[in-house]
Amino acid sequence: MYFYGSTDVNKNGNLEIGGVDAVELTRQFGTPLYVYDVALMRERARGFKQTFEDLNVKAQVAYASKAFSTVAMIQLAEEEGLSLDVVSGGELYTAIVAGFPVERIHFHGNNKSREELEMALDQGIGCIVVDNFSEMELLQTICQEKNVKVSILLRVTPGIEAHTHDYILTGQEDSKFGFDLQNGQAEEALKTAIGFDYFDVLGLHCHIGSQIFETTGFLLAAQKIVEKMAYWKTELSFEAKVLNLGGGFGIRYTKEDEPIPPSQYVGEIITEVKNLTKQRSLTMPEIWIEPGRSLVGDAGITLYKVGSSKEVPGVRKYLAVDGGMSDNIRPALYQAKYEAVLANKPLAKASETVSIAGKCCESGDMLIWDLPLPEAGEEDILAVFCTGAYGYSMSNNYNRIPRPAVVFVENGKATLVVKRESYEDLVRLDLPLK
Ligand SMILES: Cc1ncc(COP(=O)(O)O)c(C=O)c1O
Ligand SMILES: N[C@@H](CCCC[NH3+])C(=O)O
Repeated sequence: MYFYGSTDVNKNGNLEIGGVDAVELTRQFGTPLYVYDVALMRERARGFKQTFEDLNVKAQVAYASKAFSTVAMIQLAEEEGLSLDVVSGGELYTAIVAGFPVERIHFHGNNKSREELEMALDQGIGCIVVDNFSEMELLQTICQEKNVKVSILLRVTPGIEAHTHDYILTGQEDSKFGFDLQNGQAEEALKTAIGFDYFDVLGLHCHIGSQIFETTGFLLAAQKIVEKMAYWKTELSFEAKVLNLGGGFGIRYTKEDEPIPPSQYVGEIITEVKNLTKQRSLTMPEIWIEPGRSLVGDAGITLYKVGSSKEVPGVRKYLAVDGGMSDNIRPALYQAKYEAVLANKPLAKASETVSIAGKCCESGDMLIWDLPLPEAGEEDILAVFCTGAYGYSMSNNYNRIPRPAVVFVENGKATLVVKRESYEDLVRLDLPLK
């Protein structure tokens, strides 16, 4: 049996995570429950940072908080010396409440509102990643009104098709994100930005997609951007101090996935950028990256209580759990695949193949198709692995299902970091008809 992240089996024969018995966690905190192994998240963060240090390259590792944003998580990112990528006023607000140093926050998004931009400037944001011409104009107006300078990166779309699900591709030409690098848009944007006194243009940003297993796309993006950087140095006397290559590093969700280690992604990217800039007599820029999934994905598991079952004779057996697309929308949205075991008997031999259904009123609410499992009934706890990224952060209240609690485990100790929603929470903002 392959266990994900740092999960293991303890002396009671139960699944253990971060030194804590998973079944015990469900008794204490209920189900469904998101559980995060803090030591593993620290290890991942340190791994990225160490790679840059070993290669002696100036860098920022910005945690893409869209993967999993809560006050405790942001505080962990701060403890590990990461920078932070936020993509909305809400993520920025969470970071501020968490006490994250605002000068280490990068603000992303393809439709930042005036309020969001004002909030970022008022707080003294580290950097705004400008996505398009309308945003640039709006930001110029606000900077003038407030008489404040701001550091910016320009998000460019390099025209790369990374190998991943269509919905999580972002680097291709026909994308809602960024200035097109090939058709002159990026150059026009750069001219405007460097001609504007309130902007300090640090450099360029690109993000080619998510859950990527090869370095090819990153290297190709770097090549295309450095080529332009060389041209812009000659033509516009502009030299980028920062090259941000985004996130997207893939992780293992199932045995079929074969991710490469973060050190390899980073190592290959840096070598490429070093060579390319040297060949073109450019100063090596600072390299920024924005890992989300690869920092938190395999550190998270979700624990569910097994409920009803249904046989479709000769076809399949459905086994339902007490959560579903309301706490993990990824299978419905991207046909994402997961693996799971029974947390109370993780080593028991599989005796049947079942399909794990959620409890939402939606046929597409299936968490796992065709999972080999020992016979399971209502006393059993299903542990789904690798739900740490885009699980809680994309959770919702469909069917008015309250969001699960989130627990951090470290050194055998469990800490509640997000309370379970109650029915009262669900109607908290509702107003009566009259
Ligand atoms: C701009 C940007 N940076 C970073 C990320 C994080 O990606 P991932 O979680 O795949 O590392 C994303 C999401 O895909 C993104 O859009
Ligand atoms: N939310 C997506 C990834 C997209 C990230 C944002 N650009 C996922 O769960 O895989």
